[in-house]
Amino acid sequence: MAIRIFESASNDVSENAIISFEPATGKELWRAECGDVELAVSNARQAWPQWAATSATTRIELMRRFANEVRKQEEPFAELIARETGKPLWETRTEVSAVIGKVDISVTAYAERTGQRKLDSALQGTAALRHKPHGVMAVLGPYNFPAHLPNGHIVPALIAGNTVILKPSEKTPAVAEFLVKCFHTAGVPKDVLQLLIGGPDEGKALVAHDDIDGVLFTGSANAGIAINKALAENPGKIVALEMGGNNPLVLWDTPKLNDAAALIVQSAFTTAGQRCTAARRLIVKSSMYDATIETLTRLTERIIIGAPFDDPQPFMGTVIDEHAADQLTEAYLGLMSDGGKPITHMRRPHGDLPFVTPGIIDTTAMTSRPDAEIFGPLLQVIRVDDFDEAIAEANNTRFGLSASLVGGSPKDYSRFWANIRAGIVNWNRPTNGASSAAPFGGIGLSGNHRPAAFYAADYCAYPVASTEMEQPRASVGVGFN
Ligand SMILES: NC(=O)C1=CN([C@@H]2O[C@H](COP(=O)(O)OP(=O)(O)OC[C@H]3O[C@@H](n4cnc5c(N)ncnc54)[C@H](O)[C@@H]3O)[C@@H](O)[C@H]2O)C=CC1
Ligand SMILES: O=C(O)CCC(=O)N[C@@H](CCC(=O)O)C(=O)O
Repeated sequence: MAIRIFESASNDVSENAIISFEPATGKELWRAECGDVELAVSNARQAWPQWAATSATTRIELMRRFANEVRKQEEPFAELIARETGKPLWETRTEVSAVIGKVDISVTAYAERTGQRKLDSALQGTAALRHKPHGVMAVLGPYNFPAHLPNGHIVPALIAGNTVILKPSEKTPAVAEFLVKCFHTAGVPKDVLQLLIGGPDEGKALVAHDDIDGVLFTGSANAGIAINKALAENPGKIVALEMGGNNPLVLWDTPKLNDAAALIVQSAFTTAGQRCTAARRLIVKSSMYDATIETLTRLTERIIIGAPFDDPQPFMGTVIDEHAADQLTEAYLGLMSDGGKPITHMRRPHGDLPFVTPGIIDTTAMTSRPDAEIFGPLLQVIRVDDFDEAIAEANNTRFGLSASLVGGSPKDYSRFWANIRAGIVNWNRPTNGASSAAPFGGIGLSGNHRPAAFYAADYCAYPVASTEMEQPRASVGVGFN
């Protein structure tokens, strides 16, 4: 968690500092001044021609060295992510593995998605397809995966020959600093990848800067929409928006209720529900309702919630900060006062720290349910009578990131797949835990049709079509005296 200091709290804190605190202890972890947007953009612009002219082989080699650097520091990196986010260590270790894995996947994607093609013809010359980098890219990151998600933009952008300014979440600046240092230690020049500390104001200034060629954003729909608006008159800037979800999980006929409940818990409560792909709505067949709720409640009550380094390790840690915890409990109480029936109460077991227990609430009877992303461990349950109603309910959202069918027949799944509006559609698998080797993005309020992960290569370079001959040769042979 982090706060911005607007007034000097003590002599050594300036007006424009970002201070990061460990959510699980409340202790200060890190502090720094906000960065200089003008300076960062000017450095990135100057560094770009040389970086773009560096061979792709060299750029890829530097990415491999970066992966090795992270490998060497796997444990301290995972520990820092755990301290700054409140996520359990077992989970932050998987985040560091994803950072390392991103390099090989991005190298393959660069070749597959933006590779070169040539078609030779004696008469027409060569028709060539090549790709060029855009220039200076701003990467704006979220707090829930403070290393893996910005890295998922940084690596493909650098491979393609762009320079990058990372403006991380103001809530997780220490992790961003560690990540950027790994690139620099690996040999990536300082101005080719820069860290710009700051909050939304620095993000806005960066987005609006004339010398930025692209914005690669991961975060909330509200901020993504603000970025889209800010760039409405700049169609030339490439913008990739990876935003949130209000993701449905439909539970249909299955004899394997224990497995189904485990998939629901994994989907809704991993990372304390702070995943864009987390299941927010469980849509369940009426005839299965009682047994499902009993099994799900039993499993949810067994979830261990604790600090990142606890032994045994907890299933989930804190949410990011007190403000987020307050918003979650307010959202839960709001649903209750609007007619939701609590199944498992959301509680704050340590009032002064942002631990939140998973809440499950039946919102079937509510006449209008808020179509908002409630970014934490809160699951709404909606009971339906038939499969068409289940699909309609699943699609009853402006978002469209991920959706899962648990149970059902192959025929049910093919109906589900065909009718559901989402970028990730799974069967008997959780809504979250998407693969970096596949495209990752959604429709509606979840994104702007620029999926990340394997398809990030697409927005990091633009295609250039050429027809080429070594000597001029006229092609118009008729119509002259
Ligand atoms: N689709 C995806 O790939 C993912 C989406 N998310 C979404 O991210 C959100 C959680 O992360 P948060 O850090 O709370 O998101 P956020 O939207 O508050 O902030 C994200 C970044 O944008 C910056 N920012 C905020 N307002 C801005 C503006 N108007 N102009 C420019 N920059 C601005 C912030 O400083 C931060 O660096 C959730 O909504 C979650 O669903 C998180 C992970 C993956
Ligand atoms: O970006 C990638 O490489 C793959 C997508 C990914 O890691 N998704 C994760 C986390 C994203 C989130 O939900 O915040 C997931 O689907 O769980």
